[in-house]
Amino acid sequence: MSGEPLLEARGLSKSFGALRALDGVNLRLEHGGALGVIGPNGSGKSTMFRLLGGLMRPDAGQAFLEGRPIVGLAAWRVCRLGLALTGQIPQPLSELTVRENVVAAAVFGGGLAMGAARRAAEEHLALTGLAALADAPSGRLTVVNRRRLELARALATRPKVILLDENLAGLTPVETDQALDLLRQINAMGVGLLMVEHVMRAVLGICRRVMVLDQGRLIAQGRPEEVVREAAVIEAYLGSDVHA
Ligand SMILES: Nc1ncnc2c1ncn2[C@@H]1O[C@H](COP(=O)(O)OP(=O)(O)OP(=O)(O)O)[C@@H](O)[C@H]1O
Repeated sequence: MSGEPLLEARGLSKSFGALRALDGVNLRLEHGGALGVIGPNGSGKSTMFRLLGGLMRPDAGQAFLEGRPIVGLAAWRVCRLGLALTGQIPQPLSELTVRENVVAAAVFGGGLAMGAARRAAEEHLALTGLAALADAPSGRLTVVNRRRLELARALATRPKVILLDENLAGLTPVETDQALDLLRQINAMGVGLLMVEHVMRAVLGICRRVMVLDQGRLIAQGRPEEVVREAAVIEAYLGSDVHA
């Protein structure tokens, strides 16, 4: 393992016309870490993920995966280097089965040959609780199983870090608890997690550090239980459901 952080960004900025969606944001995630990204609607969270995942180019700033510059690389190349973006790695191919989707992610995202991809897929299906649904068409999955499939597909790309964009949205409390257990397990396997999440219980339950964006700016960062008490954060969230 190198001495570099797992993922680092410096001065990431992106405007859409006159709107500064992201304004000079820095980020640092250590190997095996779990970093939460919170902020009101429209604060730039998804934009930051898209920039990191190679889906958009920043106007300014740099990003590094284990010290390697990733800005300007195509999304598939960033994925091959070890950064998986859930929800953004090509959407599940609904006409394929659950298993075929995971195998495809292992081949195209993980660079595995077919035999190895099949073996890896079985492991990831078991880990995510999808083994019994392996032959089901993925287009007919319930929300929770769709989320599990996103994780299985991300894992199949052999990631060093997974960027989770609201992976827990719309789940019941029981499903959320199960998903949190799974994410903790994945994190304990050494995979770093960077998660945008509105469900604060999830952020507090997994992330040892959290960063807060507001109108494209990083307004606070630190331990989650401390950050949510900071005045600027409460102000940014006034009228919002930060304590839900
Ligand atoms: N492709 C785009 N073209 C124009 N404006 C955009 C584009 N993408 C995002 N924006 C704007 O940039 C700002 C930041 O959006 P972004 O989706 O990053 O916020 P967010 O924090 O992820 O919000 P949410 O919590 O609602 O998902 C918003 O004002 C949004 O309308």
